[in-house]
Amino acid sequence: MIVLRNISKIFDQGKASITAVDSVNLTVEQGQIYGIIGYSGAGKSTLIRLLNGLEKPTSGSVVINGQDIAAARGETLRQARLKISMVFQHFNLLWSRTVSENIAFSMQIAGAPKAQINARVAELIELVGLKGREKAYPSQLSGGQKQRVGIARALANNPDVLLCDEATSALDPQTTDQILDLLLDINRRFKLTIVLITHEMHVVRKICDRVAVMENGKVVEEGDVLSVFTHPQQPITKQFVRQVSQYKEEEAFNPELNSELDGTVIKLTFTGHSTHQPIVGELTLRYGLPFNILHGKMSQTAHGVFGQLWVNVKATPEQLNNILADLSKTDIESEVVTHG
Ligand SMILES: Nc1ncnc2c1ncn2[C@@H]1O[C@H](COP(=O)(O)OP(=O)(O)OP(=O)(O)O)[C@@H](O)[C@H]1O
Repeated sequence: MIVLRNISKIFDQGKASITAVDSVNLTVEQGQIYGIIGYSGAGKSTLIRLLNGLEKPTSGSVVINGQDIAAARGETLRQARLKISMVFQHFNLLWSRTVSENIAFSMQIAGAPKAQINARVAELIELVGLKGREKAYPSQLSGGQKQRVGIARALANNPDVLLCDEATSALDPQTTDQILDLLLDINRRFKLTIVLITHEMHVVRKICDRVAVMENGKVVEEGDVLSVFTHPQQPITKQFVRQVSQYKEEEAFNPELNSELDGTVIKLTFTGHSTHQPIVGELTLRYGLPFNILHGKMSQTAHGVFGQLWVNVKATPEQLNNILADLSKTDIESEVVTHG
């Protein structure tokens, strides 16, 4: 578990000072994927450097698995940092070393025996899907393959925490998704705690359990990913959510373009677990009425799907009341858009 208590970092620049991180409180549970999102200059890199002890906070404490990283010095800090690994945006590989040698490097530094290193490197190469590329040099690899090496290297010493600093920002969308799938697989398989910083809501939507939104050094909003996506509070969070989900006004169903439709148009809003219910099928069977799907968009998160669906049904006023009453008993929000 990671607990940040009232963490601030102020950089002194002569007469001026910059508050890069401002009174941040965060808790990351063991095994979670925790996203920290913000625009450039929000303080994300500083925060992640405070997590691995590369920066000391001006005030506050950073406790990882019971150990105060901010207070640790010398050998204690070195030992603690072996259990906190990092994956970088630009991979930071050693260009004169092969894939295997890059992965082995941190184990060699830690003084692990050769046989143990060889076995672990083989295991990690298999895990990250680089079998057959052991002897390749970084210059011979694609961006996605380089990041696979970066991830394998970060896992070599069996860390407790994996920090990802914009790990997919240098990759194309398809490769980004493959790397995110790999991180999710590693997290779920080994219950490894992952903290990632990003400026892309797609990354948060796809793999994070919780998210903190940073602006001007502060965490302005925090919560589980589905809640933040479905009910964003702050303007900046709404901007991020709009990047990947929810309809832009012009994309929503426009009843005026379908004025010839008979019956009632109902907008259904799904959040997470409600999407496991075959609600449209159930209502069709219960009332013997066909529901016509007009328009919809669903987005997947690590904790379920959310989105909106517009359906059309020709029902009597009594049937419609019953349908709306049935929907109100579920966690699907419903709204009558047009009455027929
Ligand atoms: N070593 C430093 N000395 C002085 N100011 C710094 C230092 N590191 C960061 N800052 C300042 O702190 C603020 C937060 O920077 P930080 O790099 O943490 O933000 P960020 O959200 O990671 O942005 P980016 O994605 O652009 O790196 C910025 O105003 C930056 O100029």
